[in-house]
Amino acid sequence: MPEQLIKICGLTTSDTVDAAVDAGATHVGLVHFEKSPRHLSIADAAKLRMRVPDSVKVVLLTVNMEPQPTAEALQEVQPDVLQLHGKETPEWLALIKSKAPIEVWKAVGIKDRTALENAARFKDSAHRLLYDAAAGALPGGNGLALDWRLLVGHRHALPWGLAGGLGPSNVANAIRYTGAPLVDASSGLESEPGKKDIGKIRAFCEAALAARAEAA
Ligand SMILES: O=C(O)c1ccccc1NCC(=O)[C@H](O)[C@H](O)COP(=O)(O)O
Repeated sequence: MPEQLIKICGLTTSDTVDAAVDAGATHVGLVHFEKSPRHLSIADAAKLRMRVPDSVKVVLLTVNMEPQPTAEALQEVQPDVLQLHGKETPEWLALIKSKAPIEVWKAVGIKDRTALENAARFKDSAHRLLYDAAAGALPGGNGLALDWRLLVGHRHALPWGLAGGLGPSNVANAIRYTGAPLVDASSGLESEPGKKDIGKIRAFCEAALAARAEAA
């Protein structure tokens, strides 16, 4: 049984980064998108990145960012993964993949089966697909769930992860129902927009790990 991958997204402080690492997160997400309540400057993202041990991967998240600032951000933050959460095309991803020695993930809003099938267009340009609810007020981080039934029996073109509206109380069901190899949560782990709650981070990781152990 493969390891359960857990991404805690939208971390903005050193104590919550440390809590995610201690709780068993495999990935920590740093959001660089000015409209987000979880936005970090590139300099602040680089500082938080330094706290993360090699055993945990750092995911830098951007939205429709131009190639030159993207290259500069990668240089400064040195993430393990770049997660693209906007309208980036397969060609855009392929360019980044050819230039940077990192994983490239594409977040895709899934509102129906067609959207899920269309995600396969990133087959040669992304390393992983992150299925999220369709964009709401923000491109992501809205606390909205997608229809998990769409994922059952789907032949995924790439390694994948499930995001959207996950929290301590539903992550175990999400893993049991969809078999998601990676689960990702942000707003469901907050006490208010942009403020992560350490107790919720711990409870989320515990529930995800227990669900995977039960399936083994
Ligand atoms: O978190 C944000 O503020 C954000 C803003 C713009 C684009 C993406 C964003 N978050 C991306 C993530 O990976 C979230 O974890 C994912 O969308 C799930 O969010 P939530 O439904 O709040 O758990």
